[in-house]
Amino acid sequence: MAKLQVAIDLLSTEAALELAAKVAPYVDIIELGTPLIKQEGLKVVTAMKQAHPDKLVFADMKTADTGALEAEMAFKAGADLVTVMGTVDDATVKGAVEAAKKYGKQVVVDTIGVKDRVKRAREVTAFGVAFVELHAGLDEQALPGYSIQKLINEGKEAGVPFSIAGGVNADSIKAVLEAGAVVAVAGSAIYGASDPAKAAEALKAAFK
Ligand SMILES: O=C(CO)[C@H](O)[C@H](O)COP(=O)(O)O
Repeated sequence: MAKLQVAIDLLSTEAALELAAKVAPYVDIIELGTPLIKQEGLKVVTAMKQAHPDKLVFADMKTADTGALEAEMAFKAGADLVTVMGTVDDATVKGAVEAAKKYGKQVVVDTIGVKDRVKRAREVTAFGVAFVELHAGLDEQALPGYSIQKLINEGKEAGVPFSIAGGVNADSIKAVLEAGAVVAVAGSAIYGASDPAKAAEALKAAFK
C-alpha cells in the first residue's frame, strides 16, 4: 500500500517534534526538510527517530556530492531514507546506494531541476535506489501556471517506483495515488494547515 510522507519544512527541532507528535498517527514517513537540517544539523534527525522509532525517518539531504559520506552521516544519525539529487554525477548516487546497503537503509533520488525526469528516473532506479521523487520544489511551485499534473503524468509514464512532491494536497492526492505513486509527500498542506492533524487525517483517508 502507498505511504503518506509529511515533509516538515519548519526551522526548529522543537517545532518539528511538536508537528510530528500531532500528525504521526496518520503518516508513515516523517521527512526532515533540507532547510531544517541545515538550520539544526543532523541532531534533528536523531531527535525525530528517538521520538518516533516506529516511523520511517526521511532526511532530505539533497546531496549533490560525496554521496557515500553524506548518506552515512544521515544513516548514523538515525535516518531510514536519504535524498540525493538526480542532476548530479551517477557516482554520487551510486556512492549513497553503497552506504545504504551497508546500513540496511535506502536512497531516494530527488528530481528537482532534472530536465527529463522520466529518463533520469529509469537510469537511477537501475542503480538500486528505493524510489524516485518526482518533485517540483517550492520555487518552481511559486512560478505562474505551475501544476502538479505534469508530475502525475511523468509518474504514469516512468514505469519505476516513484513518489510525488510538489503541492500534494486534498485536491490532488487522489490523482497522485491513482497514478501509482508509492509515496505521496505533503508539506505545506499539513504544516500550513490550521489543524495539521486533521489535514493529515484527511489526506490519509484518500489511501483507502
Ligand atoms: O522538499 C521540499 C522542497 O524542496 C518540500 O518538502 C516538498 O516540496 C513538499 O512540500 P510541499 O508539499 O509544500 O510542496
